[in-house]
Amino acid sequence: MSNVDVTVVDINPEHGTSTNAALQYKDPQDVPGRKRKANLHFSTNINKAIEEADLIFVCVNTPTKANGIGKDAAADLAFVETAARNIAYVAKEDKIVVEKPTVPCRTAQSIREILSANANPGVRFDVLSNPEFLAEGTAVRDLLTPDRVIIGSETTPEGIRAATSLVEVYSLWIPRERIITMNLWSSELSKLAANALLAERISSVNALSAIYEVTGADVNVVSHAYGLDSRIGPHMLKAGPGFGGRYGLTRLFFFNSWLTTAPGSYFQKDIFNIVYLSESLHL
Ligand SMILES: NC(=O)c1ccc[n+]([C@@H]2O[C@H](COP(=O)([O-])OP(=O)(O)OC[C@H]3O[C@@H](n4cnc5c(N)ncnc54)[C@H](O)[C@@H]3O)[C@@H](O)[C@H]2O)c1
Ligand SMILES: O=c1ccn([C@@H]2O[C@H](COP(=O)(O)OP(=O)(O)O[C@H]3O[C@H](CO)[C@@H](O)[C@H](O)[C@H]3O)[C@@H](O)[C@H]2O)c(=O)[nH]1
Repeated sequence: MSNVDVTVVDINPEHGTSTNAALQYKDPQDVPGRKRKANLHFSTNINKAIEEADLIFVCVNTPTKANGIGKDAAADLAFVETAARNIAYVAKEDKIVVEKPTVPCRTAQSIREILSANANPGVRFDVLSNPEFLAEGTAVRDLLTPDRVIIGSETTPEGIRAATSLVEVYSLWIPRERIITMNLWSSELSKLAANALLAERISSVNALSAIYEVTGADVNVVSHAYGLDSRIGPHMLKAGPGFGGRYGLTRLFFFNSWLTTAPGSYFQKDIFNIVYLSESLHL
């Protein structure tokens, strides 16, 4: 990545960038065998970073809405919208804006509308979707060797050119065949859909574990046995208290407030998100 300069900025100086995150990445224990390179910077000067960047990754939080329409279910996009407005006000040259948070389908379109409505004269924005699939317990490994990187763009020549720029960045450390391009909405949905399928899987394992308890079968032995089936695979097969029940996905979808996940996990919020999307579409 020596030919790419990365500046991490955050609105909240206490929240990571200039202090905690910098220290984290300096610590060789967090990133084994690695040291923070000279091309990685941390700052709270957001406007300067916007002015200087060619590609801007918006990585802000998207919590579950606490009020209003979609309370306790939909994603709150206020932070995404504020970040987009700020980019539009500050940028004096064309930029590629990369939507990184987990968001409902068609959020990229809203970002594009906010950028265009607030843009300085003559400035053009391309918006890409690039959802993050890392799990917190394996964050660095997932960053370095992801199963796949998804990049969604508009299918116009400009959109494809913007996607190519981001592909080039990821290609610096990820094999090209693991970088998949598609349209914006497919990309946004690929994130929520993956979480829905993973949740359904754990939910099913939990449902099966209820049978094991009654019959005396060993849940670990049985899950190892079916995890060896190449169509199933070994991951996300541990029974756990967070997911529920014998009704599997149906229960998960229709009684979603019952779903809980481990502290710190965004899984629950993402499942609420897709449940809300599905209900909004009257499906
Ligand atoms: N953490 C994960 O494991 C994970 C995995 C996959 C996807 N995601 C998604 O990524 C997104 C971010 O997650 P996170 O864990 O990094 O959240 P986080 O809350 O830890 O960090 C978000 C940061 O954005 C900052 N911020 C908010 N508005 C800003 C603005 N206008 N300008 C600059 N900075 C601003 C906040 O101060 C905060 O430090 C969420 O949508 C989440 O669902 C997270
Ligand atoms: O076999 C398993 C695996 C996980 N869990 C539970 O499932 C939840 C999610 O766990 P995990 O996937 O390990 O961690 P997260 O950091 O929540 O990551 C999930 O959520 C992220 C945010 O959307 C996605 O980016 C990741 O791909 C997705 O794995 C937690 O409550 C776990 O306790 C189980 O019960 N059994």
